Amino acid sequence: MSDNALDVKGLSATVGGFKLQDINLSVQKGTIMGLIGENGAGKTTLIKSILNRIQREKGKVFFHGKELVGNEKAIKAKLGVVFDENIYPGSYKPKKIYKSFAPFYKGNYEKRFFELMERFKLDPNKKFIDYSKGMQVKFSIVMALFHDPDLIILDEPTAGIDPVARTDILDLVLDIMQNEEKSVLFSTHITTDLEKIADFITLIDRGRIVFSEQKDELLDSFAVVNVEESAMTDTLRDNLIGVKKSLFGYTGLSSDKEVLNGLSGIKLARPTIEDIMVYSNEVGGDIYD
Ligand SMILES: Nc1ncnc2c1ncn2[C@@H]1O[C@H](COP(=O)(O)OP(=O)(O)OP(=O)(O)O)[C@@H](O)[C@H]1O
Repeated sequence: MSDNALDVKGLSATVGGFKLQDINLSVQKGTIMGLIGENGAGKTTLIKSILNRIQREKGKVFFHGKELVGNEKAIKAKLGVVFDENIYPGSYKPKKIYKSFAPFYKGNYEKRFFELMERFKLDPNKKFIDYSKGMQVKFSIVMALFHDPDLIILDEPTAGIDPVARTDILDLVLDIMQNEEKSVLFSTHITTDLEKIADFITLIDRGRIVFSEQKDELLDSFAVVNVEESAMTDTLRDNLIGVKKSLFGYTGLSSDKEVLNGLSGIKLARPTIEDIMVYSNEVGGDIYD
């Protein structure tokens, strides 16, 4: 059995005029991988091609070491997915939706289904269409989790919902991760959510992976650098990624903080994931030498 819950190897796919190019990505068992990227970067397309919902031009995808093709039933029984679009009939009540999906899985999960409904305070007597946006997302999460999957793929589950509902969702993901066998691929552009829960971060930009790194190592390896106007030099400018004019001079990102530390007119700050995403975007994703 592989130590990785998911391995994507050399995957390329095209939808419309958009290309996913040579994607390599792994999610280690027992970890949360955050997949970030601006709108249109290719997160949903990547997830769809991982799940074989989009035809691949090349590449292979392995779930716990097994390819989806040829093992689809066994793999999907242990996979929970929240898509970024609604797939449930609006006129159905929760139990009817559960009953239409339950036959895909071996075992009776009704008890767990209602426990998850209760955890998210979802009214079982309302039709899906009468749930608020946040409740619909929570219901989609219940549907992805009732059969106790080992790998959970969440495509923007916290987009467009309020902070309280987002926290409920993140707390549930963290509870699930108490079990070391579980793994999560979590796509979002709300990078603060990943600061709370992710172990690894993958940045995708225009259909390519910019980096896929351990979160703390990533945040440790960069600094946001504030440079007073008078302290700016050509050498310093060359050292900064995505340098921009700011109120007090210039701001940029650097991977060379040891060199910069202690120089006068310069202040270093720990970056957020958002800083790394925004500055790398300024230079077309190319933040590594
Ligand atoms: N079926 C399709 N036909 C044509 N173009 C498509 C199709 N699906 C996606 N695209 C294009 O592929 C690109 C990537 O879209 P995708 O939805 O994967 O991005 P994303 O990173 O998930 O964005 P967002 O954060 O806005 O959801 C976009 O330019 C989109 O217009």
